[in-house]
Amino acid sequence: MDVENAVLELCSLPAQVLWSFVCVYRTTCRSPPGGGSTLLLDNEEEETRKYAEPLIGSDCRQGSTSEMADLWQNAMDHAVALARRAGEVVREALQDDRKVMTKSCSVDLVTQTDQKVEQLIIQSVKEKFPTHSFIGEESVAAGEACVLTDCPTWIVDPIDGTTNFVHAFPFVAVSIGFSVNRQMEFAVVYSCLEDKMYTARRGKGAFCNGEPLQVSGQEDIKQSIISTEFGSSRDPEAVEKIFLSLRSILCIPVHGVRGAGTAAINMCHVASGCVEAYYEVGIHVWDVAAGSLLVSEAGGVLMDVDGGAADLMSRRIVAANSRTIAERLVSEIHSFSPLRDDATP
Ligand SMILES: O=P(O)(O)OC(CO)CO
Ligand SMILES: [Mg+2]
Repeated sequence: MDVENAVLELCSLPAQVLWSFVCVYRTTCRSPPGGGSTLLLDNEEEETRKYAEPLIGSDCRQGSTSEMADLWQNAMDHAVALARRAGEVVREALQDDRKVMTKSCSVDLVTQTDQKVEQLIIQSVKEKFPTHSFIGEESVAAGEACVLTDCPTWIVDPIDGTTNFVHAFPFVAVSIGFSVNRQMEFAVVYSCLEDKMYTARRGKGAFCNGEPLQVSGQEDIKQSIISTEFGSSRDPEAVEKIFLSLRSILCIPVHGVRGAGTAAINMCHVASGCVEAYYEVGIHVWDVAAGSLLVSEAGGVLMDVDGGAADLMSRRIVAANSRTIAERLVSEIHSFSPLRDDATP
């Protein structure tokens, strides 16, 4: 049985039993220095000291203490290293001509760099964490399923802002979210042309280049900046709803409407506090998985565009600094429902 499955099984045990196991483990199963552990990932001693926190899954919170190991830190460290490497590939590719292809329509773009970066990330993760699952933008475009299960799952957008990348418009991100039990566990968004590494761990806060992030404290939407995108659908009904929403929000009036051209960076702007809220209909789970954790860990809220609970597969999102701003925004949005990411083909 692999490491994570062993832990998932442990998580289904009552807290008291689980805690007993941890106590027994701590006194009997420690690896010798430099030796491998049969239960915990590499660098367990160091990572446990640095980031001790509860085991995975909400059921596992009870009975856990700072002495329990943080099993996902190793994966997160790997994600950060991969995002940095991917960023180098993106920056190098900007020096050359970029061959542009299309996917669902003539404005839904993809390049060989998107595909190369996704392969780089997925191959490396498969070698290091062979039991983990993936949802990757270009893999799904190539026909793989887009289903979120309880398994540890890497949700990868190799280039968020492909249109920006094609035009060298300077906001391009590598976005890696990691979920366990369908709950985001860590997030890495690397804004590669700004060299900004955004990271978040569930329950541990959000950071940019190591500095803590905090959403804006502004609760008056008339004093706010809102970000959104027009998306790649040119369906007249969708375009009509997008413009109606934009008009309503602009005329509240808000201080301004912005859009970086990437959902991930738009959400990092909310987490950073320079934008009060971001909303969009038509995005995909790989665009917003990592950003959603960055926003919530920076103190923000996530919501559906109709005001219900956010659903990362629904292709609809509101990410705001506060419930007040999110609900005010919802009251102005003309919503529609694109085909879900996890819809059966
Ligand atoms: O550039 P991508 O990955 O297609 O994403 C777009 C939205 O789908 C910008 O967030
Ligand atoms: Mg994207």
